Amino acid sequence: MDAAIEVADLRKTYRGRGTGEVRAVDGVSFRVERGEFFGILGPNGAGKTTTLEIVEGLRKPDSGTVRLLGLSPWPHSPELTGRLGVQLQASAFFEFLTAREQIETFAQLYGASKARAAEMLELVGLTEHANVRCEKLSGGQQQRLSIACALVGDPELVFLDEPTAALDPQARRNLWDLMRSINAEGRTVVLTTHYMEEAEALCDRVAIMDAGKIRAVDSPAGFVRSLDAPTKVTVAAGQLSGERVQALAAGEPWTADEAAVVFETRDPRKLLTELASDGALDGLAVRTANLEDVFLHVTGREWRA
Ligand SMILES: Nc1ncnc2c1ncn2[C@@H]1O[C@H](COP(=O)(O)OP(=O)(O)OP(=O)(O)O)[C@@H](O)[C@H]1O
Repeated sequence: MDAAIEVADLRKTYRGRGTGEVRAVDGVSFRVERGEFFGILGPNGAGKTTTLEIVEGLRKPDSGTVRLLGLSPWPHSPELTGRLGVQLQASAFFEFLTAREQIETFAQLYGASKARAAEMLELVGLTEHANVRCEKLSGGQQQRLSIACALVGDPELVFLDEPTAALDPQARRNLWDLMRSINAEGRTVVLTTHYMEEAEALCDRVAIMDAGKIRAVDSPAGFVRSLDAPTKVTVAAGQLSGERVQALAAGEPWTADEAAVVFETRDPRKLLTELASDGALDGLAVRTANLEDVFLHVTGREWRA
C-alpha cells in the first residue's frame, strides 16, 4: 500500500519586497505511514506552515514532489480532495454564520449529510453552541469547530496546523483528547506545533524543523533515548553536608547554589534511595531529558518557541 505521505526535497523561497529572500522550505523530505500521528515541531518561522500548505496542495513548491495516498495534490484532483481534511484557521470561517450553518456549509462542499455535520458538532462538544455565531465562540470553541469542519468529509488524512495555539492549558488538553480519538479511529494525522509537550504527548513520530530544514525525525522516546542524557535530581539546599554531596555524586557532575543542589546521574534509582535514607527529600525534583534537550542537541540552539 502507498504511504499516507511521501515528500521529497521540497523547496520554497519567498521573494519579499525590500526584505530580500526567505528560504522558508529548504530541501524537506519525509514519509508518513498510514495511521500514524506525525508531528512537525519547530519554533515560529521554521517553515512548518509553508511545508504543510505545499503538502496539502494549497501552495505550489519551487521544486520537489509530494504524494498523498499515492496521488499528487497539485493540480487539485477531486478524488484526492475528498479524502483529505484540512483544518483551516478560524479566520477562514464564512462570515455571520452560526456554528451549525458553518459546518453544514462545509458538509455540502464535501457532499456530506446534515446528520454527519450534527454528529461532528457533537464529537467536538459544540452541540449546545450550534446556534451561536462563530465570532462569538471562544478561541477553543472556534478551534474545535474548525477541526469538526475538517472531519465532516470523513477524511483518511487530517492536517492540523497549530490547532492549540493561543489556547489556555485546559482547552489545549481537551483538544489533545479529541486529536487522539481522531487518530484512534484509524485516520492519519499530521500536526504542526511549537509546543514541545504537545508533540511529546501526541505524536508517534516527530520531525524537528528549524530554519527551513528537517533536522531529525524519530519517536519522542527514541529521540530522548538516543540523546543518552543523564537524569537531573534536584534537592533543596541545607539538607546535605558538602561531604555528603560529594559522596552522593560519586564522581558524576553536580552543581549547587543557595537554593538547591542538582545532581546529574545515570543511576537515579541508587541516588534516590540514598537521598531517601538521608531524609533529604525536601524540594525533590527529578527531570529526565525531554524534547527541549533534543532540540538543543540537533540544532545547536536553545529552544525558543
Ligand atoms: N507569504 C509569505 N511571504 C513572504 N515570507 C513569508 C510568507 N509566508 C511565510 N514567510 C516567511 O517564511 C518563513 C517560514 O514561515 P512559516 O509560516 O512557514 O513558518 P512556521 O514554522 O509555520 O511559523 P509560525 O509558527 O510562526 O507560523 C518565515 O521566515 C516567514 O516570515
